[in-house]
Amino acid sequence: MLLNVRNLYFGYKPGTLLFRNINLSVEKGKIIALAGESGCGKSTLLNIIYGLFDWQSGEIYLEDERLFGPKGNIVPGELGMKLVSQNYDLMPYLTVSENIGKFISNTNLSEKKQKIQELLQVVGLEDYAHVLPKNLSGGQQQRVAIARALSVMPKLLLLDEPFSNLDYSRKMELRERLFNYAKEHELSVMISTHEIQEILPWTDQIIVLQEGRLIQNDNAEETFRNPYNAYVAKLLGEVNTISEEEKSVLNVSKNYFFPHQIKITENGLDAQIVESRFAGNHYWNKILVHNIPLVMYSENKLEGNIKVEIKD
Ligand SMILES: Nc1ncnc2c1ncn2[C@@H]1O[C@H](COP(=O)(O)OP(=O)(O)OP(=O)(O)O)[C@@H](O)[C@H]1O
Repeated sequence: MLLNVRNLYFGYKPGTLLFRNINLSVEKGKIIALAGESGCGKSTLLNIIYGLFDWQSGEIYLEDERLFGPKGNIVPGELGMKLVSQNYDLMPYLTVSENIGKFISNTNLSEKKQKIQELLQVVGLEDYAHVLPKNLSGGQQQRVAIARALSVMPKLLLLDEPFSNLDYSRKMELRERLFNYAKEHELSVMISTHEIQEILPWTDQIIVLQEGRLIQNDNAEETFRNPYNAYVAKLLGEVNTISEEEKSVLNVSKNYFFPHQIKITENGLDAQIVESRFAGNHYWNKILVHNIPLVMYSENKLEGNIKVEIKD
């Protein structure tokens, strides 16, 4: 096992705990998503693992070596890991290439040059090699920081919302190149995200934090098929949440289900279409079933009354 976190307790202030008994492990070469609503502690957990904060109790191991947080390191941060946080910490007087190459040894200069070129390609900044950070956008600076972290081939790369400053197409490009690079080089990546959907195809494991606890730790498919609760389901996309009473009216087993689980059938529940709007690759519909408002998707625009079944 590459990383092992056992019985971790942490609070910023004495007497208040942000984490209670967090246990998790990460295997070599895996891509792990760290999910949870804003403020649940994703950034904090990455910082603790990287060794920037002291924790109250519990143990953290990288391979078989026990880590001790800030008191265990002369220079902040664990050897063997790199953290790309939301402040990119670039050297202002060094160009993009020099920033990326900052931690690469000078013993073989042609190899170093080649490595920098490779990393510029991974993050799509070939045309900015000689530019200073002050002349880059936030998203470009973020990509330089990612390339610099990759340059040392860490055993574990910790990324805090790495795509937050990128537009959709750049995000898609970067995630593909970055995750393919990680897979090729067997790097382990732990990545905090608000938008789990966007990295879903690459994740081996999704860890969900809620109110200081780790509530789900499964692969992407299992998480999608069986979200632990409505909170997890909401992190995965748009979701219908219903009360206990509505559950029996609709004859479903859970308090939440996704819009795609509602299907039009010949002999189902009566539903009235309230709204039907074009939403790109589907129509987004607000329907009423026994007066319960639900969202369903359809291929075509809907109107009037239909019959539906909920496949939960
Ligand atoms: N230095 C600090 N001192 C005290 N409290 C803090 C500190 N940093 C964060 N917190 C609090 O700890 C909690 C977790 O914050 P954190 O930034 O780890 O959450 P997050 O899940 O990464 O949030 P987001 O998704 O919005 O980035 C929040 O309630 C935050 O206000």
